[in-house]
Amino acid sequence: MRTSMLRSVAEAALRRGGGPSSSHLLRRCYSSESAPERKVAVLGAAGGIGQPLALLMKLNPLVSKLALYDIAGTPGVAADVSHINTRSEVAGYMGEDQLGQALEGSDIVIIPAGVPRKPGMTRDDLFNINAGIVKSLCTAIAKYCPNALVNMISNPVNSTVPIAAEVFKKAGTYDERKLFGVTTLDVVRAKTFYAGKAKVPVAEVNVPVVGGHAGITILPLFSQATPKSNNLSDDEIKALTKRTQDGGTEVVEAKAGKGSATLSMAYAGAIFADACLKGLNGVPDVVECSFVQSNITELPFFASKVKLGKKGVEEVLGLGPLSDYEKQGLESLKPELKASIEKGIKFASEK
Ligand SMILES: NC(=O)C1=CN([C@@H]2O[C@H](COP(=O)(O)OP(=O)(O)OC[C@H]3O[C@@H](n4cnc5c(N)ncnc54)[C@H](O)[C@@H]3O)[C@@H](O)[C@H]2O)C=CC1
Ligand SMILES: O=C([O-])CC(=O)C(=O)O
Repeated sequence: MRTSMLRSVAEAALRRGGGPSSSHLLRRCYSSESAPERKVAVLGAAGGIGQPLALLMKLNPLVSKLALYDIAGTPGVAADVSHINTRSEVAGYMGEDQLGQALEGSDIVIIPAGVPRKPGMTRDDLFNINAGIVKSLCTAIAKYCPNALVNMISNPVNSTVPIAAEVFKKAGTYDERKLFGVTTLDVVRAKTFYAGKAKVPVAEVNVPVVGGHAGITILPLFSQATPKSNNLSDDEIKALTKRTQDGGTEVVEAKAGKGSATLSMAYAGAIFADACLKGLNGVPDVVECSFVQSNITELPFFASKVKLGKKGVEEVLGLGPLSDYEKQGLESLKPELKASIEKGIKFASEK
């Protein structure tokens, strides 16, 4: 049977309440070579994250066009990646006068543009430089591809996402379903660290991580981790929480002045973009944690599990039951996260 026909059969079965087999079939249809045309743009594509992310997006069969944009260095990266014999056509764009072309027609824009931390810095110390970069890139997104999903990687994510939202609001293009702060690396770390401690197979592990993306605003919910482990003490849970919160700093210190996480971030960014693509393509039940506009707490933006669909966020899922330790963590993170969100909004609305 042709893929399009298979897809209709699977979609119809799913509408009738079809079980896992129809859902599995639909996933297969949308993973095949006949997946719809999708253009992905990476802004900051010649950087530490941008290059491996460009590679991983080139390997994704759901991408048909890959636009690699940076202020310098993209012709080389694009020529290199373009020789890989996978589906997508690759083009490099360099300098502001090529930004419009890079963005036009994009379904997803991934933004790892901006400066990374050095030892001793917080993510908020990057605000002064990165806020302006994100603002100008988002102004261009509003002009050239206002309907694209935006995956914000540039730090401080707790402020850059509110900045993007304000820019889009001013331009009249804001759709809260299409703006995502990428917090997948927190989930990737929580899974790895939990699997190591709980001695469970890492490939089977799931751990939601909520809140934001800086220090104590990163709140892993190990009480909801699966497979369940009954042999972790309270102290071990605390240590796992702290290690997840400090994961970025662990890498910054190990790199000793040469930047922050790039390879694990590219992996995490590729996982999240793939989930967005699947959602756009109608694959059912795609759920990832992300920092989005939210009303599950009193804060206007918050990371939690999000169901992804054809228009971006389909549903922001609730926090579920929290342990007392997690409830405490949730209350402690709110003032810092609120201040970072407000700082972003103020920056974008003043200038
Ligand atoms: N959300 C997350 O979990 C993570 C976020 N990050 C953040 O990602 C950002 C990038 O990190 P790296 O790739 O390591 O830095 P990098 O310095 O290696 O690369 C950044 C790239 O952005 C480019 N760039 C600067 N201004 C630009 C502009 N106006 N337009 C387009 N490109 C521009 C630079 O030319 C450079 O190629 C940092 O802000 C870092 O803190 C890093 C790791 C994890
Ligand atoms: O720590 C940093 O500066 C980069 C980052 O966001 C992370 O690795 O989680």
